[in-house]
Amino acid sequence: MQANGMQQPLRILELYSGIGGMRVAAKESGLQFDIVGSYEINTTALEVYQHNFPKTPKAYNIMGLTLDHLESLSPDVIMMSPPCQPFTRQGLKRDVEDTRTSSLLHLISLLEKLSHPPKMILLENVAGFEKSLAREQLMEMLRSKNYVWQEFLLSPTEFGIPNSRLRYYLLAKQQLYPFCLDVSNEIKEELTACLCIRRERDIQAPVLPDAREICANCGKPVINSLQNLLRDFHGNINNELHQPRKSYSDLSLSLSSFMESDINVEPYLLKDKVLSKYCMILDIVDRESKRSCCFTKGYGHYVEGTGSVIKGNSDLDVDEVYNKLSRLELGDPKRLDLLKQLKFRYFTASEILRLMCFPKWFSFPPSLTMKQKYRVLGNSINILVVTSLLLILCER
Ligand SMILES: C[S@@+](CC[C@H](N)C(=O)[O-])C[C@H]1O[C@@H](n2cnc3c(N)ncnc32)[C@H](O)[C@@H]1O
Repeated sequence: MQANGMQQPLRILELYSGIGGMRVAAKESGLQFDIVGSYEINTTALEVYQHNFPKTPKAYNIMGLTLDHLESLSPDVIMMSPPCQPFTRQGLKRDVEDTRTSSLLHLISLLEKLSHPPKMILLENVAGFEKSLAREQLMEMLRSKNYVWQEFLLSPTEFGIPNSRLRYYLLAKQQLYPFCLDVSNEIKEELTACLCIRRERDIQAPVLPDAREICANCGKPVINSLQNLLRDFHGNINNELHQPRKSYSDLSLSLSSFMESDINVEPYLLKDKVLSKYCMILDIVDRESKRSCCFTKGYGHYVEGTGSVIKGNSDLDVDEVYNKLSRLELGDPKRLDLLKQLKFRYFTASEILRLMCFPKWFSFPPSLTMKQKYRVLGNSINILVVTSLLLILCER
């Protein structure tokens, strides 16, 4: 029997599927599921999707989705990450006025009319979506169709992953299907399930069927499937982490666990022009850092706020070099020489995939350029966060 109490595989409809992050999360969750439909219009994203999941459908525009078709797909779960630009500062926060929101509004209007609405909905968007009119319309539909829901603002750092990616998440469930967590109107900024790593004997302890287990460490409900996922994930990265801990955010893995070894760094080194012009606004990390900035689709192309760069020369201290730099005139060519010694480079797409917790089997088609990989990755999701949320959604 599934965590959601159903015998049959979950019928998942994946909307705005991009490179398939939601499907990857479903696969990683260990739940039995069938993808009943997958909608995406971007050809590069589709190419990556089809590379990892062959024999999947071609491009579909959500604007073309009809009520009849949605009824016939009869999804148990809709997983979706609608376009986020209408809710960002760079996208001018045009919200429902932005044409990129039209397909979400169309979908909401279809859901309102469905005779059998999906049992569960998982939606991801940027932080800021929670203040939008689009979200209000979504809430209106959820109310009218008897959903209960919980909203979150979460970052992978909450799970001990050294990468910030603060995102809005909505978990909604038909009233008939109980939530395994207490839900409230407040947007939760931490996962309200136990993320502690427990000792082996604790993990094997039987869970009483009628009583939700409460963790002795943190006092939060224990979600068994989530425990296994997190233990596996961290165990894969570093076996020493099989220790009882207070919280995953305390684990703070260093970036070295996510870095590729033996790569040709040449294509990833920052160009002289970028170094000279933007050296003061780079977000610099090294292998031992326990953080990195969110990677956006402009990574490798634009500098400001698109993601961290890594210092390749471990013998040099960034502060010392920048001190020397500050004593030189702006036009002095020695500045560039100093900067070049630090060997700043971009993270590779494979490293970003790992930081976004994609499993090892996921890969890019060889035809994709570096820029295309960064673009589609910037649009995608953190797999560990979404897998955890999907398990919480489906567990009773
Ligand atoms: C935030 S991204 C979602 C990425 C996805 N979760 C992933 O893991 O890659 C939004 C995606 O929606 C797609 N999109 C935008 N409007 C669409 C529409 N009307 N129909 C189908 N896909 C659309 C975009 O091409 C983009 O890939």
